[in-house]
Amino acid sequence: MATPTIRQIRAYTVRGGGGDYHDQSGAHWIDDHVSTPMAKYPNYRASRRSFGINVLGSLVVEVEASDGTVGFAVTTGGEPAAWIVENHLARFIEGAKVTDIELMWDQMYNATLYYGRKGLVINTISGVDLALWDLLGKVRQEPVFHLLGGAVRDELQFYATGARPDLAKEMGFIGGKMALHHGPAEGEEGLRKNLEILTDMRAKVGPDFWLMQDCWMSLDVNYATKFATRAWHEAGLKWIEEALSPDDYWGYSELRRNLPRGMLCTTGEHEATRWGFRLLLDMNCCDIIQPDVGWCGGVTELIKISALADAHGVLVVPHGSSVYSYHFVITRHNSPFAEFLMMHPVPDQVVPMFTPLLLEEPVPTKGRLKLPETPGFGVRLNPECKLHRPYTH
Ligand SMILES: C[C@H](O)[C@H](O)[C@@H](O)[C@@H](O)C(=O)O
Ligand SMILES: [Mg+2]
Repeated sequence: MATPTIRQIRAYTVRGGGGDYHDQSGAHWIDDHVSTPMAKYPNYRASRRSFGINVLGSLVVEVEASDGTVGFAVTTGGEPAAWIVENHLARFIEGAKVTDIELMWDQMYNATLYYGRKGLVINTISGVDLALWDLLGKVRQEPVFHLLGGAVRDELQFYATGARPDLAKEMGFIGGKMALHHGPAEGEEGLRKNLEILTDMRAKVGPDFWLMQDCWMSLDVNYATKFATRAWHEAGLKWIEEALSPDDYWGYSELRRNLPRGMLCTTGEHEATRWGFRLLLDMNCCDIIQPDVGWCGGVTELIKISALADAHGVLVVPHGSSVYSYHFVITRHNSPFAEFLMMHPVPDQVVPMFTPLLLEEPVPTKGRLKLPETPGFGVRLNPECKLHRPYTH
């Protein structure tokens, strides 16, 4: 039987959670005075939405094959990403065989090299790539993790990102990662508050539960070194995450040398492509890389990134990204656990990471998850979420 070709690609936008999980309304732990590079400006210190962390919204990409099968995927990108899909990338997708994913990726990447390479354009290419893997899985009637070589363990295990690692421990997660609240602009008082929060949480979770701190690009080497050293000795901090700008490879290399022996330096969620991650690896920036499969280039690129990291003895624990991360992590020896973002406004209950956009989105029970063997990524779009197609071609 002839291999189906792609009849049409369509790009939609949708607001409110989903792929752009920072796009929340009302009170939410994920936007509660989190330290950011904008915190040096008092007007933008209390809320990340105030400086536009959620301006993009979600991108939904649909690819329809000649046999009627439809694959789709979700990432962060909104209207500008939809424009790129409809006005630029579509020409490399429509008419191609559903199996020619490497070819389509290479053409999308090289055709956008003059204005892409990282950020929104690679988010967009990632969204198309994930939709193509979903389509191929549906055409072949296999879950994506089977197409990637199959599971190397029975189930996934997760650490939880949220404001309550103590609740995460009770729910069975293997660790808890909190957002840092105070950056260098808040001086010694802010540093003291950061450490108080951490030592209080250590007292609640006991000596062995993993505690991590996400700094969301907001620190400098000196502050990160001071904070991490005290957090290691006073609260047993397991890792300090994304302390510096994603472009400060030199700073990460220095910070990692500064950290107490045994403490981990992690980063990568805002890095993209094998070349970006090669820089992090070759410059000894971190012990764990955390690519977001919806932002780094998709599954096709994450395969390459992961192999590079494996050769360097560096773990790959993808940032968030729901099923798109789970189907990859379950197939890789150097991805021993995954992240679960607690997306309920008060992190005392488990809700799907991309809620409310995906139906059948699996969630961990007692911090663990056996991936269903449903074709593709195994999820459906929630028909109650109104999609908007701002551009056509
Ligand atoms: C919790 C962090 O501040 C970010 O909101 C989160 O998206 C990311 O950095 C993470 O590692 O989950
Ligand atoms: Mg992070």
